[in-house]
Amino acid sequence: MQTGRYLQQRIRSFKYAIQGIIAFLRSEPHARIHAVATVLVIAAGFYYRLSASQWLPILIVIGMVWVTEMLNTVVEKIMDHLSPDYHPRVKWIKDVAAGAVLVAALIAAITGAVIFIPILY
Ligand SMILES: Nc1ncnc2c1ncn2[C@@H]1O[C@H](COP(=O)(O)OP(=O)(O)OP(=O)(O)O)[C@@H](O)[C@H]1O
Repeated sequence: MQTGRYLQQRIRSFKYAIQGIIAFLRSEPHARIHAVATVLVIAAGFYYRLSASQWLPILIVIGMVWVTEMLNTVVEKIMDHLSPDYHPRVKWIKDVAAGAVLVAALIAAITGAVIFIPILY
């Protein structure tokens, strides 16, 4: 009985998380760009028959970019809600959150180059 309730709650939490991903994809143009880039990279991975040791870094950096972009969007929304007016501290918070996305994107680009450039040339 208790286990059934626990499982029901976990399924509900999972449903909310899926709703969050859908909301992110619907409301953020950046998210759709990431989705297209992700599909292209995964398609290229299958096309060039990447090995498991090549897939792993690619999947990790794709995940890093999605997670940082989603959390950056959350930070922006929280700050816009709590402090809609200009404030230097809000600037700092938003800039650092955006910086995290940039770090992830740069690492992803380098990882992609290290794996795909030798295959292409
Ligand atoms: N309330 C604010 N106070 C101070 N600076 C802000 C404020 N809002 C935005 N900024 C500055 O503008 C930059 C862009 O903020 P914004 O919230 O528009 O994000 P964005 O990167 O344009 O995101 P999106 O394109 O997803 O809306 C921030 O990194 C910050 O430097």
